[in-house]
Amino acid sequence: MNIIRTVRSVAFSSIPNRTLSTTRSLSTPSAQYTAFEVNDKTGIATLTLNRPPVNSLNLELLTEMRNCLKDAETNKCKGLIITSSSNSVFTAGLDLLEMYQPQDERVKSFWTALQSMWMELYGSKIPTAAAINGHAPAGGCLIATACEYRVMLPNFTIGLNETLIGIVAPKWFVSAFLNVVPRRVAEQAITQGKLFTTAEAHNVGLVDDVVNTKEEAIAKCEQFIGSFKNVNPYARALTKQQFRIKELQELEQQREKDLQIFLGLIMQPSVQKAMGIYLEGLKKKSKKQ
Ligand SMILES: CCCC/C=C/CC(=O)SCCNC(=O)CCNC(=O)[C@H](O)C(C)(C)COP(=O)(O)OP(=O)(O)OC[C@H]1O[C@@H](n2cnc3c(N)ncnc32)[C@H](O)[C@@H]1OP(=O)(O)O
Repeated sequence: MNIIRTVRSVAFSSIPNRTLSTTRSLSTPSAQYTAFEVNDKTGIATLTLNRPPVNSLNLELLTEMRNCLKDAETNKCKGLIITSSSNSVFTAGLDLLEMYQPQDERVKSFWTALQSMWMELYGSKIPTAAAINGHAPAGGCLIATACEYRVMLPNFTIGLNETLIGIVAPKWFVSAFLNVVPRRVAEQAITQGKLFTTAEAHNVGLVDDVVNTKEEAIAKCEQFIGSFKNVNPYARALTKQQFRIKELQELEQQREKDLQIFLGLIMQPSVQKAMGIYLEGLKKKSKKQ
């Protein structure tokens, strides 16, 4: 198989590269917030989120992610691992600054980019895995649950905490969560805005494995992807599609409606106020540290 090894990426020295001798990456001016590398030996792609301080998902990061996902699939990589360059945050979820007092056109592009990235990830033909090496609230949990396999480092948190910010997790956020967590646990957790600790997440099945280091997490993801070694990729992809087509079609057919619901919700004065208070709280906490 001809695997491309020079794809979108930013080479940044702060990321320890375990397999430096067998991975290749190419810096492109368009990739600001991601590193994308393909391991020559395994054919597995790694997408590293790199938007300090907390990898909050803004329009540009979401667009880059989607481009990387497309590249991985187009170039028939054996699988894709998503991880973070931070030692404490996988991603803090959607960039609240995109939704607080937003510009009309920008916020529409932002939500559309989120829909596109999620559909690309959730519907990816290749095996996908999340090495969750830090906190993964809200949009972070959305990315993790869109993957087929999740491994997490101890003492972090993950979950859909939208209600605590005064916003509502859309149906497609919830349906991916429901794929991995029993309905009753999901309903209770999402209405409460619960963030599970790593141990709790493992206990309810929100994450598949827990390991102590990022290297171990990547190795676990590689092991998961490797488990398809003897499976026909075409048969695998179609089988995966059977499990996921309903949510994908639903969102595809209702993209505009979903956008309007989102805009209608976040533009409510009470929601803007709640978001402002939440952001203020985050900033105060950050200054104290
Ligand atoms: C229909 C509507 C549906 C909308 C759906 C939305 C889904 C979402 O994803 S909403 C976003 C939800 N995310 C959160 O609630 C997470 C908030 N962040 C945190 O809890 C913490 O930052 C953290 C646990 C992830 C990390 O803690 P840490 O101590 O390392 O960092 P901080 O000091 O808290 O933050 C540093 C810096 O970053 C800013 N920030 C944090 N999260 C966000 C964010 N999601 N968007 C924008 N900015 C964020 C924080 O304010 C600090 O900024 P300053 O350095 O300027 O003070």
